[in-house]
Amino acid sequence: MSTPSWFEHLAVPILIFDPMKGLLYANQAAREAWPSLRTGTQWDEFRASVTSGWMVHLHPWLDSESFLVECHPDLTAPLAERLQALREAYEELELIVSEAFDEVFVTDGNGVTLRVNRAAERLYGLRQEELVGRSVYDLERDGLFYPSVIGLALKLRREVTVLQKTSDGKQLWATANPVFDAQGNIRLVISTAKEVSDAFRPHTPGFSTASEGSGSGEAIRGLVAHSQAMQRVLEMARRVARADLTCLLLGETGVGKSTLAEWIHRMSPRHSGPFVEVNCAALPESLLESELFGYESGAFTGASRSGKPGKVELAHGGTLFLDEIAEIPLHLQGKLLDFVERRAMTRVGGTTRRHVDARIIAATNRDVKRMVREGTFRADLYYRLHGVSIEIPPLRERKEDIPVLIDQFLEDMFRTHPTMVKRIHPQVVERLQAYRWPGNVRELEHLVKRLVLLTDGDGILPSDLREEWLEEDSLGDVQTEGIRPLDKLAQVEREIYAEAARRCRSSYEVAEALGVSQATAVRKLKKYGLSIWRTP
Ligand SMILES: Nc1ncnc2c1ncn2[C@@H]1O[C@H](COP(=O)(O)OP(=O)(O)OP(=O)(O)O)[C@@H](O)[C@H]1O
Repeated sequence: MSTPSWFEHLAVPILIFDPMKGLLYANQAAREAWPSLRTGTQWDEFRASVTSGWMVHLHPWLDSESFLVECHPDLTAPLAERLQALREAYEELELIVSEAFDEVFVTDGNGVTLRVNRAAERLYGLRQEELVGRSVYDLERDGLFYPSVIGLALKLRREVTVLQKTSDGKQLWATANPVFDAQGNIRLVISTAKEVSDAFRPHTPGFSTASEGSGSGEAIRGLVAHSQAMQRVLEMARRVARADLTCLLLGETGVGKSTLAEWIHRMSPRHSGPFVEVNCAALPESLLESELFGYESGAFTGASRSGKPGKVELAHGGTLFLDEIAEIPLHLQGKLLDFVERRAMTRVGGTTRRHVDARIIAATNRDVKRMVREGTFRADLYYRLHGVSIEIPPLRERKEDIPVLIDQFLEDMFRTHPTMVKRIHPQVVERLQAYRWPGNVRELEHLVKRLVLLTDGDGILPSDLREEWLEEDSLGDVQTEGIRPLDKLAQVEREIYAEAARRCRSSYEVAEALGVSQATAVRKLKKYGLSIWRTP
């Protein structure tokens, strides 16, 4: 039977093959699809040339051995290809997330963990299965981390960066980003985190930490010495530290004399011994002698039966730091000179001379030379202490240190108040560099704390800087002659405590907010006649 003529106009390719004679018939659609077809083309040859984009159906053709081939474009093929490409992209994404060095932690809009990567398993010491499905609030309560950066992002409905602590004391620099749906609901929160040691050490040239080279392994607060002036100070201090010399630190209030004294101790061969600090101005004359040299039993009414060693003895094997040495009364200066010269002393009320092996570092912000001339400070003691003296320049003479100090104080605040992450606007830094800083580094530290605590949002902007906080006053200009701007400093400090007292509900909260001990908070509130306003 001949092929029906309507085959010719069908939209799908139709072909008829004979197993022996090959192609008998191809309609127009087939000829257009495979222009190289000829009558007699063998079935095998045709099959090999049929592209993968066709679905081919075979039907018996009449009662002979010939067969009819009906071809349809394979519509599922592009879909399969796309699915395969999607699968590959997904696998690639999975791999990127799971192998990323930083932690990736994803939750839904209720804080329920959806996915974590291997870095998260490493940081928390738990497997994915133990984390997925759990709420970050529960994990926070269990102490796995604190605070929960995802919890904060959910609460604040914005990107949040905090310093997170893990249960084994690691510190993570964590950022969480909420992802919103079209209705404004939080669909996902994606958080990434990195260990602080890798991410947040300020690699500022000249920045050094006191543990550097000390071999003690005990990290103490960083001592910023970015400016050339401070580099020279540090170089001198390094030499003093190695040589075990008595040394006098000079400089205005708040320049960092105590900080440098501790640094010298940590850098010295005595670093594993005690560092004992005595503020000679903090005690009444009547108590200073026994505080310094201790007393024997029955030395005075109220003295303990067994006697008590003084700070000098407690410094045995380490460093004795005598702060505000100029305030030591004349009658004690002789006893101190005796100790400085012979490293031996007698307790109050005692007769036994005790040998004490301690390095002495003294500090003052007074013009001691003038005091020697005026007869209020013993010349022999002055020359003994002055053997090596290091003068720390005021902050206004080393403005390059200011941005680095600001960074350090912000970092300190992150550590104590992980939710208070603030960036500082460059114009604020410029303004702070232009100020004269009568209270030196301490005043800058207080100001940065105040800015962090009292500004909203995560940036400190020029408008946050109240001009009265940076008012130049005459003290700032004349203090080089040894006048201490204590009034100014006390005023700044009082303001800080007054603000804190207004905002907090207890002395405990004040202490928390200002990063000081509760005892200090209570003392300062009392000193400035402040009381807590808000009721708990
Ligand atoms: N170079 C520095 N790097 C980092 N912090 C510093 C530096 N110098 C001072 N500070 C900080 O400034 C504050 C005041 O410093 P410090 O107490 O050492 O000053 P001081 O000169 O001993 O003051 P005072 O004369 O009142 O005894 C401290 O909190 C200290 O940590």
